[in-house]
This record gives sequence, C-alpha cells and structure tokens, in this order.
Amino acid sequence: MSDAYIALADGRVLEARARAPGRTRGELVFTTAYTGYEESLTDPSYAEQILTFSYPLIGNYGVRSERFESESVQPRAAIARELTDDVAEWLADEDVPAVDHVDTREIVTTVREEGAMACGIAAGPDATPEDAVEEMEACEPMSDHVDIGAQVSVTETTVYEGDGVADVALLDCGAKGSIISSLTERGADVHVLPYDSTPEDVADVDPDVLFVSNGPGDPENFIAAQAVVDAFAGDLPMAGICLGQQVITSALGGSTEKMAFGHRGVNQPVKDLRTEKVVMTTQNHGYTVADTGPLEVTQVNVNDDTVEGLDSEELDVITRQYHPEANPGPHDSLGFFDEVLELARSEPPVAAD
Ligand SMILES: NC(=O)CC[C@H](N)C(=O)O
Repeated sequence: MSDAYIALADGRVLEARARAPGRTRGELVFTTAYTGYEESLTDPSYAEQILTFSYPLIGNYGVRSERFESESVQPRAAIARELTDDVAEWLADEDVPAVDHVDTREIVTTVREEGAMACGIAAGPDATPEDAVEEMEACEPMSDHVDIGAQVSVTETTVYEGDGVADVALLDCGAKGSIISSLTERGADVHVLPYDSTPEDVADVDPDVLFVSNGPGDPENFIAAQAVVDAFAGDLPMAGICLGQQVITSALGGSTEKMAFGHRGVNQPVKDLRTEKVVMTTQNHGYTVADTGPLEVTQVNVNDDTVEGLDSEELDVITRQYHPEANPGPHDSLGFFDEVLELARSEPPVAAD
C-alpha cells in the first residue's frame, strides 16, 4: 500500500513512498542536474515549487551544510526515484515533504509536454489521494505570489567584507550564498540589502555597482527592485543574475514572459555571440526575457535561442540568465564576476546626449 500521493493539475494522482511526511502544494518543476542536490534544495529560487529530480539516485554522497546555498530547504517538497536516508532525514528535520519510488521519467515527460503545473503532495501513514488533490486545488499560480521576495530576502542590510576592492550593493531577492562569496573572494565588500530597499537605502551604501540577485517567482512582482534599477540607470553600473537579469530588463523598458517548463540543470549550452564560444551553464529559471528594451543580446541558449546574456555599454549594465557562480555545475563562466568588478572600478558612465 502506498503512503504518499502526488496530485497533478491534469487530474492524475500518482502513488509514491513517503520519505519525509507532510502535506503541501507548489508549482511542479524538474531539474536534470545529476549532481548538486544540496545546492539545489537550498536554492531560494525554488521557493513555492515542488522539485522533481530526473537523476534517479539523490543523496549518494551525503548531506553537508558547507554546500548549502541558504540556511533552509527552499522547495516546498522533493520528488525523486530514490532518496537516500541522509537526504530523507534532512528533509524530514526541515519539515519538507519528500517522496520517492515513483516514475520520475513520467513526471518529467508530463511537465515537458504540459508545462510546469500545480501539484499537491500528501505523504505519511495517514495520507490519502484526496489530501493530495485538495492541496493541488489550493495551489496558486506563481505570479499570484506577489510578495515572494519577503520569504527569501534578508530583512536588514548585512555586510560581507572582502578586501575593499569595490562596494557592491546586492539587492537580495533570494540570493544564493555562492553569488555573495564569488564577489567577496574577488575582494569586493558586499552589502546585502533587503529586496524591498528604496533608492535612498542603496544610496546610503554609496556603492560602485548595483547587483540584483537571483530569486523565486515572477520578476514582474519585484516592483521595489525595479524602482531601484530605474532610479540609478545610467548613474551606477549594474549587474544581475537570473531574476536579476529579468528585473533589470523590465525596469529599463523591456519585458519578461513565462516559459512552458523552464531550464533547470547543469548542462545548458550557451553561446557568446561576440566570441562564438559555447560554454556549459547551470540554470534554474521558469521566466525569460521577451523584449530586451535598450539592452543588447550578447549570449543565447543554443537549444532554444532564449536570451542568456545582456549588455549595455552606455548604461554600464551586464547580466546573465544562467548561474555563473556554478554551485552546482560547470565553472566555465566564473569570469563573469571579474567582469562585474571591472565594471565597478570603471569610470562613472558619461551621460548620453
Ligand atoms: N534562479 C532565478 O533567479 C529564477 C528567476 C525567476 N524566478 C525564474 O524562474 O525565471
């Protein structure tokens, strides 16, 4: 007899095995990453989502907090073909439901064909299929989580000291820890500011560069971050990763749209249009830039041509849709952080006529 159920928006209820008990709901997504489960499970960009691992065995090299990207588990639940006891115990301790012994290939195929969808999970000795369906029916579309930044951001400005190479004002929309450490390791002092900071809060830090972090949910809901970008456009160099690219683009007059099922994995090929070089990248996003506004496309996804990198020499802006900090994933793009700090040290941009 099953003791866990997964209800999908298409009406199906799948049977599974409970590994960490509980009931929950979220947007069903999958990652094809074959490593890095600790980093993925602590990536704040997974807030309000249920994460399915397409790789069949999750947990085979243990659980170590040094590899965490934030202080807690971020997806609402985890689904795998097989979870080790280490991972199951970690998720149970964190009150995050987890299930395995389910055909994850079928789940991935369904999401690829029908798109990311509402999902409900009920796991544990008393769980019923009806509980899972009830959860699924209560699941709100991602764009309805209008204040999702509040779930993942710092509430007070926190400074991470580097070597005084530059002062980075990092708007924390749900930043992965290794984005901050990638900057401090290169000598920058990183001022991590709440996602809803005002332009005045940012001015108080007197930064050399504004950095908009990754984060969960619909970028159009990050109104305060967009207002900060708008206030400093042309006066302060800017950089962004993932949600950061999306927020900067929208604030400068471009737009974003939801993808069918997004990109989540560690082998997404990205081509740099200037060098024609292709690199492998780590990705985790469900939205993409639709209209780039005043920004120039510098990098594209080889699989589907979506925008992966944007630039404006006039506005001193440089952004990436993927995750150059590479936790988990290939280290091909770590040089992005050097480019950001070069931007920070450059002369202030000359105002356009
Ligand atoms: N990793 C991220 O920053 C994700 C950005 C955004 N929430 C998306 O899904 O597209």
